[in-house]
Amino acid sequence: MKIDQLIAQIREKKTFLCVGLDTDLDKIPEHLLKEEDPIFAFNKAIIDATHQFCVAYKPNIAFYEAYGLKGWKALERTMEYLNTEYPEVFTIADAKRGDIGNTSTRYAKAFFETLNFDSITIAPYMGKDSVEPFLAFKDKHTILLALTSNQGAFDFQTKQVNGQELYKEVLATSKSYKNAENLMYVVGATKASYLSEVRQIVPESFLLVPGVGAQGGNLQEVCKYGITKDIGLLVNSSRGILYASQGLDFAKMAGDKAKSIQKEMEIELNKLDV
Ligand SMILES: O=c1ccn([C@@H]2O[C@H](COP(=O)(O)O)[C@@H](O)[C@H]2O)c(=O)[nH]1
Repeated sequence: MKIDQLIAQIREKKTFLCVGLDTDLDKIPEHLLKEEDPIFAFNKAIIDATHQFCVAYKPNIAFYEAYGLKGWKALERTMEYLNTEYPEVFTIADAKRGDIGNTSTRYAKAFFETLNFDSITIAPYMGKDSVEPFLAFKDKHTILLALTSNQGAFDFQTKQVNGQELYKEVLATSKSYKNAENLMYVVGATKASYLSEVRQIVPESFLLVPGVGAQGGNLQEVCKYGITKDIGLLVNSSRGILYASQGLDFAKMAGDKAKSIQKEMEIELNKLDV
């Protein structure tokens, strides 16, 4: 998907919500466990109930790999469903990959071609030759981990390297990579106050912002420091939407939760006059 299509979708739906599909068989409603493919049945119901309030879905690959072949099949079915029924939505493989170039190319083929994701999250630790194979794919997006939402982010990401914090080095250096226009970055909602410094280095790039809801990040603060004239934000919520209810009404409650976040986002978008 082209960035312009993503921006147009945000403007039309008045939302920049990304729903995280972190589907956990220990948390989904019990009645779904009788289904032949409970993970897909849950995802389908969540997608149908939330699609009008979001612009992106982010399956976290760990939740599928954890169930082996069964999980991988459910991921494939989920992607086929999204691509067929809701082709306008942006899809993110939260896979946090990155390896020597030859291997990164295979990861890129797996997620961009075989599974047809629009984007993938990548760890920048192995550097330029581990990231550029992903950037070579036209209209596909590589979302580099910059400043993550967890406490451990302070172990390395905020340490000084070349006179600046490591996350700033990641942002600044990656701008020189070949096809850098295909880059986006992860910045956690729990680090919202850092967003003004992030914006000094990448003023226009899209940021994937996880950590609102269950991790305590604040949407208004994220917007205050991170929003751009073309929005530039995809704010993710996973557990807060998926498990709003574990009863028979789970899909309706997930839809209601997504709708209430969309309403808050609409207020922020109105401030931009888009
Ligand atoms: O810095 C990061 C990077 C990725 N994540 C992922 O986002 C979701 C957040 O889930 P919630 O339930 O809304 O907390 C999850 O898949 C994480 O692995 C992140 O949280 N922080």
